[in-house]
Amino acid sequence: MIDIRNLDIDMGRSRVVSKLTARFETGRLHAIIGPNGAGKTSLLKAICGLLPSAAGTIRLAGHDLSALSLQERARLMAYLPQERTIAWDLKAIDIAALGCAGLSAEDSRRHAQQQLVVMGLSDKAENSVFSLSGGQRARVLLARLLATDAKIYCLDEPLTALDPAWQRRMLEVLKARAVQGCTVIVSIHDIGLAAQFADDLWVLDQGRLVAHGVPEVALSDDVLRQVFNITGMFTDGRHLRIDPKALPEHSA
Ligand SMILES: Nc1ncnc2c1ncn2[C@@H]1O[C@H](COP(=O)(O)OP(=O)(O)OP(=O)(O)O)[C@@H](O)[C@H]1O
Repeated sequence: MIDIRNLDIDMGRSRVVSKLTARFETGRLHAIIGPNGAGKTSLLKAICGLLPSAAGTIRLAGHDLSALSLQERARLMAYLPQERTIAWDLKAIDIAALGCAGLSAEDSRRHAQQQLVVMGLSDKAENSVFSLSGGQRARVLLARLLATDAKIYCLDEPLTALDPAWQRRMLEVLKARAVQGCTVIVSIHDIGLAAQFADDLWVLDQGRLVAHGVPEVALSDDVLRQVFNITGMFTDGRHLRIDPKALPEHSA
């Protein structure tokens, strides 16, 4: 569980997250949504201890983030940054195995291979990563993330570069991790997919938490209109049907 109280985050002279209080429960898939520049990445970085907070507290699994050593944090959590840079042209399996700290070479290879299977890359394990497509490379990095077996996962736009089937499959995989007892937070731009797969939505706008709850509650008519500048409605289940006509700019 992640417990955040009155969090402020500054970037230079600007406050990019203000007075944010949130509790991300274990066992649920949480999606942070909001327009460009809303503060999603800043919040995820702060949770991972990669961005200092100007005020407030962040507790991870009962521990104050600031009291955890780098090693303790690394054992507890896994982070997928928004920028996906792969510096070296290693084999896919060697990249995935970077997530397996503490295992013997043989176990780490076996574990990495299992995660490549989950990500549909079993036949690409021995391929150099630079020879893979953009979406396949993205899936190698997701395999590395899964290989950590962390208790907390923070993923910044994990669906980037994935085709529609893999976007859904990835959200199912993350949901399964949550059900197994992990805390999983993703930032995501596709609010339709977020509504369909996430247990809880957290809506950020200009650094403030403006709504949260199950998708039908968090994505009220007002939020759709005022935050996202669109209209839409929930049909059966959690299917959000978005009106194809965008609202005129600043119509809210
Ligand atoms: N390095 C930086 N220096 C100064 N301001 C920054 C920096 N990085 C981000 N910001 C500002 O912080 C605010 C929040 O940015 P952030 O990246 O957290 O938003 P986001 O919700 O993740 O956006 P997006 O959906 O576009 O990825 C924005 O106004 C942005 O301009």
